[in-house]
Amino acid sequence: MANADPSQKVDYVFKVVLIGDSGVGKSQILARFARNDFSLDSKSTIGVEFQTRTLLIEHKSVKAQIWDTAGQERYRAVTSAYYRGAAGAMLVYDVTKRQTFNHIARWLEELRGHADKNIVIMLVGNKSDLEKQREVSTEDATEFAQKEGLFFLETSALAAKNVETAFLTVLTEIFNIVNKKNLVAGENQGNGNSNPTSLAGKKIIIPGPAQEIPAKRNMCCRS
Ligand SMILES: Nc1nc2c(ncn2[C@@H]2O[C@H](COP(=O)(O)OP(=O)(O)OP(=O)(O)O)[C@@H](O)[C@H]2O)c(=O)[nH]1
Repeated sequence: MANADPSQKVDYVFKVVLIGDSGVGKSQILARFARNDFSLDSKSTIGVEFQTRTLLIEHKSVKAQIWDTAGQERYRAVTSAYYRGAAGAMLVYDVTKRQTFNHIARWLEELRGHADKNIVIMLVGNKSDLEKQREVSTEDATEFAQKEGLFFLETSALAAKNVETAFLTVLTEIFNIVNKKNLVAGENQGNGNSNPTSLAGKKIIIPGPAQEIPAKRNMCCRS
């Protein structure tokens, strides 16, 4: 996937949240995507953090702002703030731990309870490199994803497999949704139904530079 020229203006900022049980690999998926990095002795996330990467989608510069939080209940930050403004979500389980897949329905419920109804959701089965320890079949997960209307991919943050594709799929889908809305808004302007503010209230579109993260916050971030 092409990274954008850092000197180019940012056309869009899309917030994507990572959720799933503790230890499934959320932080390492983020590290792989944002820095092409991986660590085997990854510490549990405490609170919330985000990282960004700016890439080109159809000649537009899209800043992906990926949020990561603790899977462990006691370390979790305020739920509604985490989901606010999210245009995409990665629902992660570990293919070697059945329980983490069984919990996906609960994570989905939380997501649907707090996030924008148009949020783009990708089910991610991580640690696909550990084939011998697999406890969740690709078929089971595919069936679940189809039933719930989710995208689905198996990834390995360790082997750098499908991580890019997973993010690119979600970001491109968001991009297409936003562009379609822009198109409709543009058409309306021409036929007397002008409503220039119609996009402003939509959580799914976060126009580029206008969206700044407040300086005072209880989170760590790397941009
Ligand atoms: N074999 C393998 N190990 C992985 C992979 N991704 C992550 N891990 C390991 O799994 C462990 C947990 O990874 P984390 O990224 O910290 O998990 P997390 O979901 O962020 O955990 P919390 O912050 O507690 O919610 C670490 O030891 C990682 O190195 C992978 O794709 N393959």
